[in-house]
Amino acid sequence: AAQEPTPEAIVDAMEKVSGTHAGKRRSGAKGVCAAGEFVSTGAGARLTKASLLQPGARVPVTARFSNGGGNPRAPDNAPAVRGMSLAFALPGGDSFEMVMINAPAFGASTLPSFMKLLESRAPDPTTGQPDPQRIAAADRENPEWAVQPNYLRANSPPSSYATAPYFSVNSFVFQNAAGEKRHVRWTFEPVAGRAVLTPEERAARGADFLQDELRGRVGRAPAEWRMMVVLPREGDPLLSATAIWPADREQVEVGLLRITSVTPAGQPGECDPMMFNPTLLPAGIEPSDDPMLNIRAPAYAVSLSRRLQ
Ligand code: HEM
Repeated sequence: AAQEPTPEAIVDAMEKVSGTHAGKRRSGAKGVCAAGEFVSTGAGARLTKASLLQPGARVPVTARFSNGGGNPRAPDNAPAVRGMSLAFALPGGDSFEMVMINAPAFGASTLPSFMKLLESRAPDPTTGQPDPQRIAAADRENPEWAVQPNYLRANSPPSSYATAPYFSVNSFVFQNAAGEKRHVRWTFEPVAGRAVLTPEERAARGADFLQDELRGRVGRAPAEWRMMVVLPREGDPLLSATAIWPADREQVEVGLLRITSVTPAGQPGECDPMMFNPTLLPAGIEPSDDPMLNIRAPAYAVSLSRRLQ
């Protein structure tokens, strides 16, 4: 079997694309910390015994909103990835973290494919710039890479972190009290509605507005999302991070996220030194066998150790 790339090799490849920026995450480098709470509807209890989704659960949350990639100055007015990470302060030593993006697909579905994607985007050593011809040739050989950028071009950039939906992308396995297991994904739907910038707004609002917009918005009222658990139908791909499930799949509204504070500009945030781990899961939820899910925590740990050095 072909050698799978190591987490170190993957983070090396990410650094070649974006450079290294002291103290910054190797992806989601530009971001802001926030906090709030999650209130369960109780409707998730038939799907999982996870304490967060039982009736009456009300749990404090540490959050981070970010822009995809390793560039700490990534422009807010371009149709690219936005992220929302959540760490739930569950009672009793239980843990649950979520690391989501505003697209239902990732850039690639296997590690070798993701490595090739990163390598094709690295600057050419002679010009210092990415090579458009090399990128176009690699794109032609890897049609799955088009799924995420096509989605983002059609559905972004959001006019606010609070008007973007956020997707688990990877599937997870829920287990309920009766022992029944099923694969699910989840989506956080903005209560404010999905809203994107018009071409005029993209020019007018510039490259750096999302963090202040969120501060102003949350200063007036909490920013809210409904957490929807999405159930697949027979035959839906469960282990591919580039396979978007059809929009008509059954959704169960399991809770409400309310963001009530955002770290002021220029101040260090509680989430800055944290690592959000998408496979830190509570009893009642397990990772699926999606290879793109299971490489994430090891790669995030490499990034964490490099940025804290
Ligand atoms: C091969 C798969 C992936 C690799 C190697 C990877 C790699 C990374 C790395 C190295 C970081 C920086 C972590 C840190 O320093 O704390 C990161 C952050 C992040 N990743 Fe991934 N990632 C992968 C897949 C995904 C997927 C599928 C999603 C979407 C659901 C995602 C969303 C994010 C977000 C939102 C952040 C920012 C986290 C934060 O706010 O702290 N990643 N990723």
